[in-house]
Amino acid sequence: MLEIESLTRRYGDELAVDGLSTRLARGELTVLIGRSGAGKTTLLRCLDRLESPDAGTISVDDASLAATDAALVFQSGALVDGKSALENVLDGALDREPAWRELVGWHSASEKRVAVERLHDVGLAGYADRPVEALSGGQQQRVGIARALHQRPDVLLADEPVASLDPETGRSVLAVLSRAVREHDLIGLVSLHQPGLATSVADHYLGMEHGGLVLDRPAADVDSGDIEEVYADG
Ligand SMILES: Nc1ncnc2c1ncn2[C@@H]1O[C@H](COP(=O)(O)OP(=O)(O)OP(=O)(O)O)[C@@H](O)[C@H]1O
Repeated sequence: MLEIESLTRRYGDELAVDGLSTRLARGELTVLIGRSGAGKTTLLRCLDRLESPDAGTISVDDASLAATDAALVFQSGALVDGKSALENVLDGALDREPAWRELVGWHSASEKRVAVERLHDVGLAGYADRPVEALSGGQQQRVGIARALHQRPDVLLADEPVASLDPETGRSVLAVLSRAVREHDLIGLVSLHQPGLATSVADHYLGMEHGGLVLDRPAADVDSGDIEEVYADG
């Protein structure tokens, strides 16, 4: 269980996240929606420890959230061109390995086997040696998911992971994310601008407005009117 209590992050006078509290269950994919500027990215960055909250607490299974508990999938994949899919997955976990390995970029055979398994998880086992720039946008996002999984997180975060993909590819990438959350029993949180793509994979919805939550409900209790309301002028 991920517990967020009274989380606040301000930029100058602006409250990007305003006293937000919620709980997210393991093995579930939560879809985070809200208009531009509502605070979605700031919330995800606080959860990934890229931002320090000004107030509030975040805990996983009753322990304070540590930097290695969460992994973030970025909008554009943020992969390293010139490196293979496997190397990109392996590099994702470098900061969890001894410093000398980070320096020389050396990975053990067992670490490589695990990384290949992560590529298998996202349907890319046959693409391990392919330079990432020679993969399609959807395949690159899958490598980004495999790389996040390779960090062995408790919390899998994704910020607009399908924004640059066509709807069908976007749906398939979201299906990969949702399967990974279930199979690895993770706490999944993904922000989306096109919530229609997520209807078949969302277990829960969070809707943000002005840094706070205006929707926090299981997907079974959410209809299209509830989603529209999150995007209505408020
Ligand atoms: N680094 C920053 N410095 C100053 N203000 C910021 C910074 N990052 C975000 N903000 C402000 O905080 C608010 C929330 O921004 P955030 O990026 O979290 O929203 P969002 O819901 O992710 O928007 P979008 O859907 O457009 O990505 C916005 O008003 C934004 O201008």
